[in-house]
Amino acid sequence: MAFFTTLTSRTFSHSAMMSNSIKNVTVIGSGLMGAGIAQVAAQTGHSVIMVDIDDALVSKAQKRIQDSIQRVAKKKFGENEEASKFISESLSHLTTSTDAVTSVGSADLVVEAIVENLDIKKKLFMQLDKAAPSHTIFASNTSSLSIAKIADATDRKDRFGGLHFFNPVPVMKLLEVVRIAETSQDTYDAMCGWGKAMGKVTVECKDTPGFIVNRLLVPYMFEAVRILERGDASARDIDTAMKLGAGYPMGPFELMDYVGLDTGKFIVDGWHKEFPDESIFNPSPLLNKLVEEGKLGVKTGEGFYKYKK
Ligand SMILES: CCCCCCCC(=O)CC(=O)SCCNC(=O)CCNC(=O)[C@H](O)C(C)(C)COP(=O)(O)OP(=O)(O)OC[C@H]1O[C@@H](n2cnc3c(N)ncnc32)[C@H](O)[C@@H]1OP(=O)(O)O
Ligand SMILES: NC(=O)C1=CN([C@@H]2O[C@H](COP(=O)(O)OP(=O)(O)OC[C@H]3O[C@@H](n4cnc5c(N)ncnc54)[C@H](O)[C@@H]3O)[C@@H](O)[C@H]2O)C=CC1
Repeated sequence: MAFFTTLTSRTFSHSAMMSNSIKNVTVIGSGLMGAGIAQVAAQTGHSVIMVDIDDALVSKAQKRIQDSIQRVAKKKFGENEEASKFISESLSHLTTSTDAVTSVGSADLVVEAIVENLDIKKKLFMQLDKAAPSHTIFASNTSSLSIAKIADATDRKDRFGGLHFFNPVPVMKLLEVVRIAETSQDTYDAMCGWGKAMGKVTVECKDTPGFIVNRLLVPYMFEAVRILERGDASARDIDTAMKLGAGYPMGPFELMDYVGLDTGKFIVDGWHKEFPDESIFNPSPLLNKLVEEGKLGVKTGEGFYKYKK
């Protein structure tokens, strides 16, 4: 079945599930997060364009979305006709593109989920700022960077904020909504309204490093790496301990492999530069070695653990 279409013109179909002012959504980046955000936006009736830098990456994302949406449909409807209808309707709301600039022409909201690098994000938003309509809200899904610094690249700081989703997006219920000093109340309300229309529970957070979840989660993950580096316990035993002793669904090494070791390294390197006196953010020789070897976790088939491709 041809599940996806490439971008021609944006079609829009109303959905009873959608009661917010944001209808047309462009998601830039189709990796782990961008694909998940685009999927959920399409599932909730928004007209979505998902963008990446080349066709191969877009195709890979489409495959992940197909797998994921089938799991969502099965959970919602079992294996009856409703499930196929849900899948085909959701996917009919989703188009793809490899041209970020033209993809924002009719967007109400742009969600950026590209690599965790301030300069690259700023460069992208600078280009998009010229191409998007004046009403368009810009949001970054950054895990660790300052929203204000990213917004500096644009002339629309009142229409800029953070929308931080969690992986896997179709499953995780939380959305951190981050405002900067200039974010207008209308923008903030629209972001929260959209979060709810996406089926998420929103929490408000100031533009501080790591917002709420990552300010707690990243030091925890890095303490686990230090335990392993010192040889005090194995990765497997640390994971077992945190699952059975603290009730976490995944241990810290399983979770690092799941989110991507490259993303983990980008975060910690950035914070080490910004807060050199906080030893918890010192570089980890083990993490650096794995990333250098291209062992980025589940997405490359190996990280702290090996995975079947
Ligand atoms: C070094 C520092 C790095 C820091 C990086 C920062 C990253 C960030 O900025 C913020 C983040 O996202 S942090 C990560 C947050 N995510 C987590 O903590 C996930 C923890 N794991 C889990 O919840 C479950 O193992 C999980 C839900 C993943 C899987 O659950 P199970 O192990 O029970 O496996 P399943 O039985 O396969 O799945 C359970 C239910 O979920 C459904 N499902 C799972 N994956 C799905 C997906 N991708 N798409 C759609 N549905 C999915 C699955 O169908 C199943 O549903 P039920 O049938 O109702 O059980
Ligand atoms: N991995 C995770 O669990 C989470 C990550 N985040 C954040 O989300 C963002 C994306 O992370 P992931 O999806 O994990 O990364 P990823 O590496 O899986 O995907 C990033 C995608 O962006 C694409 N890209 C890079 N530059 C681009 C550009 N100029 N235009 C269009 N596409 C471009 C890449 O080709 C790649 O496909 C990062 O800021 C990360 O910190 C936020 C929450 C959780």
